[in-house]
Amino acid sequence: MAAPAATAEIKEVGYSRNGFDSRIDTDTLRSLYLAPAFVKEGDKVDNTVPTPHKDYGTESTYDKESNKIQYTTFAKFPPVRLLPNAERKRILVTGGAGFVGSHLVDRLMLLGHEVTVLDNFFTGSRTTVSHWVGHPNFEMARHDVVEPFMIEVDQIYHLACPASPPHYQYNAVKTIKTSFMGTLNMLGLAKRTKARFLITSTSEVYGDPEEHPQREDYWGHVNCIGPRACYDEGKRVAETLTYGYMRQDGVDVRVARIFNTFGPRMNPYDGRVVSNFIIQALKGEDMTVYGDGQQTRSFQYVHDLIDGLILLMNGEETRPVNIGSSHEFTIMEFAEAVRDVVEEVQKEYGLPVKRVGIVHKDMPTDDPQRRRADTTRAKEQLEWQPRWAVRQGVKEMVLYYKQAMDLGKI
Ligand SMILES: O=c1ccn([C@@H]2O[C@H](COP(=O)(O)OP(=O)(O)O[C@H]3OC[C@@H](O)[C@H](O)[C@H]3O)[C@@H](O)[C@H]2O)c(=O)[nH]1
Repeated sequence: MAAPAATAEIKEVGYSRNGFDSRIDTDTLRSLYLAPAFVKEGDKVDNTVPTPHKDYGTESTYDKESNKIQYTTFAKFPPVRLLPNAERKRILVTGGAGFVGSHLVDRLMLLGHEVTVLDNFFTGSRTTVSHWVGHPNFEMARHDVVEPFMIEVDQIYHLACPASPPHYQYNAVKTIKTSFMGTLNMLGLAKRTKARFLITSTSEVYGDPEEHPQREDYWGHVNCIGPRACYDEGKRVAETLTYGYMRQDGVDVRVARIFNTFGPRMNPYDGRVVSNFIIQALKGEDMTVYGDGQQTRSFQYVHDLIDGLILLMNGEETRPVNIGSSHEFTIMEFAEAVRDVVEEVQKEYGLPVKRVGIVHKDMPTDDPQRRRADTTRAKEQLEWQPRWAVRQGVKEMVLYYKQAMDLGKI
């Protein structure tokens, strides 16, 4: 299936539902991860090497000759909504310096809440949220969730856990410990503070599914002794713990099952398919398709995911909810779609275009053959559905990596 054609420009993310208004204009968000040189205004395209954002956060200047990078910090922060005390929530985000976490933090900060980030920086990076460091509504602690953490909060978004297959398999025992102990500690905190608790579970709880597409009431097909089990079973037991605390202690819980997600700030060496393909294509290297590429996935852009998480947290649905796209690609089709977008960006920005090849590598053990989110529950209960076409999201991610390359960060 060909990549869907780009749809109309998306000017706003978020929703106003259940008394919680999470709407933000897309340009404001974009200014937190894309340099102005890559934000196209009408037909005007700036082909020069991008300058980092001049207003907020940390500016970095890279000198190719000396291979030195200089950081300058700014005391000016992105403007945030001024909320009355009664509406301003104290929100803890574990894994808040990670790929998904940092976008959630941006959104919650812009909306005017008080945000505390916990991260051990194993796979997260301080640079993803550095534009908030020093803001009166923002706090960040280097902390591993396998140890208890005491704080007074109203909401907990529990994201902390490596999510890319090579990363989570690198130290399998640590991954399952993070899922189990981390979730136990955060649920204990939710119980003590009476905070609402949201865990980001995963489509991997369905394993290599025998039912397609995957609905939330499908119990899954997981190899409990395979190399992916540390993550799959870790998240499954984390869900079990979550509902244990709900039934036994009355903790107010929300469970999001996240399907494949991509976007800016995904670590370029994360090892997942979208970052691998874009980096390979930008560098003019062959794209690596594992196996014959006939396995399928559905990919959602990170802003859609954040919309779903915020709606779930502030809605009434306590059952697990799939958050993902229902547009299914084979990996081979996806490789071709990414290659097209990279070439399109290269042409648009006057960069040399080189058509890269596609090479096949071994299929990882237990790699799920088919995966597509059934999002009926999210549509019905949260009134949520993805707004971003894959092509629009991939384009932003290409620009983000291109900018990082020009700045010597990749
Ligand atoms: O370079 C690559 C990388 C990956 N792939 C393939 O692309 C598909 C997607 O692989 P990814 O590593 O991106 O992600 P997976 O779908 O295997 O796992 C993901 O699932 C859902 C999330 O919760 C997790 O972030 C992650 O575990 C797989 O079939 C994989 O074999 C390639 O063909 N080439």
